[in-house]
Amino acid sequence: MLSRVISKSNLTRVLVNNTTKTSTPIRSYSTQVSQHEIDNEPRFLECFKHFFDKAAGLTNLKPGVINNMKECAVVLRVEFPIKNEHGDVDIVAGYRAQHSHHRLPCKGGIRFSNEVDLQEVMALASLMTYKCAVVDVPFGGAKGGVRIDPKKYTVAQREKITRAYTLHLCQKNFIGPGIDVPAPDMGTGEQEMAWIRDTYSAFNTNDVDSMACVTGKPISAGGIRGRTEATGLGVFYGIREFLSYEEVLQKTGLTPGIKGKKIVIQGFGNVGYWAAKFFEQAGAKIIGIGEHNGSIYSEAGLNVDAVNKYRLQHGTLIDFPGATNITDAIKVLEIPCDILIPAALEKQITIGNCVDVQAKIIGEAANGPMTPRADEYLLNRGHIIIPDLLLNAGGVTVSYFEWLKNLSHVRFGRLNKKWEESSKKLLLEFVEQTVNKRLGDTERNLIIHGADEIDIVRSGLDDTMTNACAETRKTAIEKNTDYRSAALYNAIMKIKAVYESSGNLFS
Ligand SMILES: NC(=O)C1=CN([C@@H]2O[C@H](COP(=O)(O)OP(=O)(O)OC[C@H]3O[C@@H](n4cnc5c(N)ncnc54)[C@H](O)[C@@H]3O)[C@@H](O)[C@H]2O)C=CC1
Ligand SMILES: O=C(O)CCC(=O)C(=O)O
Repeated sequence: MLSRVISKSNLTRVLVNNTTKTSTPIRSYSTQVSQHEIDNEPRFLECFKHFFDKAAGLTNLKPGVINNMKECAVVLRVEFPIKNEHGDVDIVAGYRAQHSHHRLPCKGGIRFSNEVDLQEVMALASLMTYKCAVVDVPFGGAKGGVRIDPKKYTVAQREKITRAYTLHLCQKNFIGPGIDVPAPDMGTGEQEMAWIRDTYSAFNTNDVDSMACVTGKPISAGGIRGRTEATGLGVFYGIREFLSYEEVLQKTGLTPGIKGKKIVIQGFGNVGYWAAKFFEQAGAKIIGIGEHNGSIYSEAGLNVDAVNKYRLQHGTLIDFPGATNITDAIKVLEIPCDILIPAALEKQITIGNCVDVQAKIIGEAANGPMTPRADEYLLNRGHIIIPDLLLNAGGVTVSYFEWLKNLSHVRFGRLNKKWEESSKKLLLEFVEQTVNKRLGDTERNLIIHGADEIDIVRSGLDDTMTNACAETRKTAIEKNTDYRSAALYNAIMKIKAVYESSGNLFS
């Protein structure tokens, strides 16, 4: 076996040996933090509210208006029975929170995890409202969750759970193309979305737009090409943008561009895998990957697909050939690297471990991976934090494209691709005749090729992320603030404009 085991104590030694950044002041900070404080950091919802209040403090909105914008509008909690493997019945709890109806439908994923509770769903729904505003997706925010460990159930049981949950959403008017449109999140994917669509359609047989009741569906059920990888690709586009900003390069000492950057990713699911894949394709080195049951590290770089294949076969990353094991899985966050991408759960970087985070840039692919005190500490230490509501907005952006596709009942590119190709061909032939030179077939095909659905989705996503990053950067400079507060500030001001124009709240 090529790999070796790193325990909690010797990992710190290995990592410290590899960097000069872990210096005395950090250690002294850690000794100032008591175990009591570490154990009592605010819950996810309070963390979100803290960040919101900080950004709202940059506005001149009245306290009542700010409070109104902060709180969740409606929440639903349901319980339903599901037969377990022993023939007994488990009671499953399901939630859906709609944070804001300033625009409809509400939008946000559905999470299957045994950590799900009401405050988590409310925090995630709140984030969705501001995330949509950051990327100009014209929706309110929502999020759902079912408190189960999906790995413990068979496919047939998961189908029953998904359909029972959807039935409740239908009965309580918490789902519909113009009401509330779920999507995948942790523990769910295309299959669950297909079951949701099918259940909703069965209850709404006259709704010609029923396909738009949920996004993230398989293509065969009305999905769009490019949604599966959209969040990871959005993370890639976002970090690529920040790596072109002068002030980011100055602060971090990094060179522009992705090539050669050392990347560590925590959470190797949908978002983590795809982010890793796009960074690898662009020439970055993935030196660490973390999972709940063990993490791995290789200074030489990990082959993303080989790691994925290994995990599918073995159920773990541990003992991946050529890599070093990190048995205390969360220590993956402490590997010295250029860019750290938490892509698993909320509250992973806390006052308990922020002193050991050595990445120059932290790109929040997960929702809420950092607590306010960790955020404050890392900002003061000069780390760049690209916040969740900006960086992981690629998923909802492409979900918006899918919703548009479903409402228009036609695949993007279907009506104009041929026409586009014929006119480009005509133009090319005219130029070729004028200069008396004919291009080779490969170049001709590249120029003539009309846009397919995937081309349109990817260019729309790239454009959206590029603009949202630029807007956030501009506000951060103008207000002399961090990127999270800047993104939230922009979102608050956009939502305020919607309220104002509709006469609500400000009349
Ligand atoms: N799927 C999407 O389109 C979007 C997801 N997100 C956020 O990204 C994060 C990941 O979501 P997905 O990739 O969709 O979920 P997923 O369920 O596909 O993957 C999550 C991965 O994290 C791992 N994980 C769980 N607990 C862990 C721990 N303590 N340490 C390390 N790894 C752990 C899981 O084993 C799994 O491989 C979540 O915070 C989610 O809310 C945000 C925007 C959109
Ligand atoms: O695709 C969507 O509608 C929502 C994705 C999501 O849940 C998120 O961005 O956290």
